[in-house]
Amino acid sequence: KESRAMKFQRQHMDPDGPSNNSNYCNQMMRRRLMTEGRCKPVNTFVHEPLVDVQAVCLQRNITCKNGQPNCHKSSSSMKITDCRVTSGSKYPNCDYRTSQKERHIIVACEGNPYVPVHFDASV
Ligand SMILES: Nc1ncnc2c1ncn2[C@@H]1O[C@H](C(=O)NS(=O)(=O)C[C@H]2[C@@H](O)[C@H](n3ccc(=O)[nH]c3=O)O[C@@H]2CO)[C@@H](O)[C@H]1O
Repeated sequence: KESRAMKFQRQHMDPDGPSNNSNYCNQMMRRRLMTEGRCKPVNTFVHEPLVDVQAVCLQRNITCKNGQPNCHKSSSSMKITDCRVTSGSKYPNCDYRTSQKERHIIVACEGNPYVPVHFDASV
C-alpha cells in the first residue's frame, strides 16, 4: 500500500519540471494516476527539490483549510504548476488548463519522520 508521503510525492512533486508546454497537465495528471475513475479537479505540481519541500514542515504551524493545526507555509515562493480541469473536460478524456506560477506553498505534515502528506494551498 502506498504511504501518504509517497502519495504526496506522486501527486505533487516534479523537481525536473516545469516543461513550458500547454499539455503539461494533461500528460502529468494521467502519468501520476489522477485521472482514474474521475478527473481530479485541481492539482498543483511543485518544481523544487524534494528536500526543499520537505523542509517546509519545519516552518511554524498554521491552521489548515480543514481546521487541523499541522500546516506549514514555505518561507520563500516556489515554482509550481496549477492544473485545473476545463469546463469542456469529459471523463475519461480529462482536459486541464496548465498555469505556471511562483507562490508560497502550504502543506500539511504528519508522521515520524514529519513529512508532507497533503497539499493545502498556494499563496
Ligand atoms: N491537515 C491535514 N493533515 C493531514 N492530512 C490531511 C489534512 N487535510 C487533509 N488531509 C488529507 O489529505 C488528503 C487529500 O487528498 N486532501 S485534499 O484536500 O483532497 C487535497 C487537495 C489537493 O490535492 C488539491 N489541491 C488543492 C488546492 C491547490 O492549490 N492545489 C492542490 O493540489 O486538491 C485537493 C482538494 O482540495 C486526504 O486524505 C485528507 O484526509
